[in-house]
Amino acid sequence: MVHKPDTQVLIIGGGIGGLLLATICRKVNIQCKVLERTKQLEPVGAGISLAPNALKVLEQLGLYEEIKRTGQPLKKVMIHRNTTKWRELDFGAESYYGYPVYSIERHHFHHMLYEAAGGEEVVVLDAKVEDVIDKPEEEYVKVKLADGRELSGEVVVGADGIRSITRRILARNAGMDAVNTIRFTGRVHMSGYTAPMPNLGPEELGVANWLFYDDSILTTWPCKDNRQWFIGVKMADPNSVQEKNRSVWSGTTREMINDVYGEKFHPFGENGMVKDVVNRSERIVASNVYEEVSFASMSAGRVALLGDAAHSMTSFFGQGACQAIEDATELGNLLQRYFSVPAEKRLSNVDDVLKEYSIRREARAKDIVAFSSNYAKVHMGKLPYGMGPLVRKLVYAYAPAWSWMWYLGWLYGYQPTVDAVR
Ligand SMILES: Cc1cc2nc3c(=O)[nH]c(=O)nc-3n(C[C@H](O)[C@H](O)[C@H](O)COP(=O)(O)OP(=O)(O)OC[C@H]3O[C@@H](n4cnc5c(N)ncnc54)[C@H](O)[C@@H]3O)c2cc1C
Repeated sequence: MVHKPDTQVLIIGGGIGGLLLATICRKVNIQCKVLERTKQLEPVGAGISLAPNALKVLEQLGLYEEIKRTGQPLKKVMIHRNTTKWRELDFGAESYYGYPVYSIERHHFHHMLYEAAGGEEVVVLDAKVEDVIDKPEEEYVKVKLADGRELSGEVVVGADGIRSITRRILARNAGMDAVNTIRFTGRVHMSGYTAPMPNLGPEELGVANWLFYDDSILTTWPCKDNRQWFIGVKMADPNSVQEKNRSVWSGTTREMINDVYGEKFHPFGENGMVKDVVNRSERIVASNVYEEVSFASMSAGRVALLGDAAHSMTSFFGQGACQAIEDATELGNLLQRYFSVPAEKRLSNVDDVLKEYSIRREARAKDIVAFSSNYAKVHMGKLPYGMGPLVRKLVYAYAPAWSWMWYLGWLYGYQPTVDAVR
């Protein structure tokens, strides 16, 4: 009797990375299912910025027109130290890398990906994965759900985010302590997305603000119709039991954010204050900032990890989702090559394909996690020997715009695409 798996690729997690991989599978005729634990699609967060390294594949997959229609390209960054304006930095990535950085409302982007992935035909909601069983003697990998259901696939991809169960299972199987490989960075951040700001005009469209206060930082990103997406970061108070427990921002409200930032300067506030921006927000969320400290391999046997499940990073340079998109693209290419050959003619087994994926992705992921961590220290002005404020001033106030664009070549210049889609 010939046994068949439920699908070729089982993806755990319907976040940005999982949905993008499902979109690619659909385009290249690989059967897949996405198992998402939530009952409804519930993207966490307010906005998201998509950089040139992710936009090329999104264009190839037919999603760029909608991003352009509903997002806002970044043109310029105004940088302030408290109320003192350091400069206006031209951020013309498009002329260097073919694409600007686009800010877009996160829910909208997530829903675009859901539809592109095949919607309810592909994404199984209310499907919380509890175990992944990959025994070499068994023909397929099995996934067990919390409600007792069991599904099988030729490949399983853990795209289940920062607290990935897949990563913990792989660690357990490798005999490692199944501890988290992520660390709380000691920083907490909150984020919100505003309605259009009526006091802003065409001059402010596409203008971001990076504000360095004495005890915290705030960035605001320009979105469609002069909406602002804001992210504030402050160090957790080392004396606060609540913050040590890292739950201080749960259930965040506008008032809580205004307690920290409300009276501080913001050039886009009607009265020059952050609270003028926060009070126009439609959605507020908050979370603690984590980063990867010890890297598990991005694959083991017939199971691969992707996105935050493989390499969580700070949000400071807006690359977490972009890296999940890069991962999905590279993994999609390798899976397409593997599945396009009839089973009896395949020369490699799927373990080797996933190993190749890990080799291709791990070095870049580590570089970007390190970059993101170091950039966070410069941005917060927290470097060893008290050098933070000086280095921050040199980088932000004096480094010419071309040097920023030149430096970012290693990040933005790498733009993977799906080989089989032309
Ligand atoms: C404030 C903030 C701002 C950011 N800004 C940017 C930015 O501008 N640009 C950028 O590129 N990145 C940004 N990031 C990072 C980005 O949000 C993440 O890196 C990205 O969402 C990771 O995508 P993912 O698909 O790997 O994981 P996630 O988006 O976390 O998705 C994981 C999915 O898996 C599901 N899941 C988890 N466990 C299970 C289970 N057991 N069974 C089934 N399903 C499960 C979850 O419900 C979730 O839907 C930001 C992050 C934060 C916090």
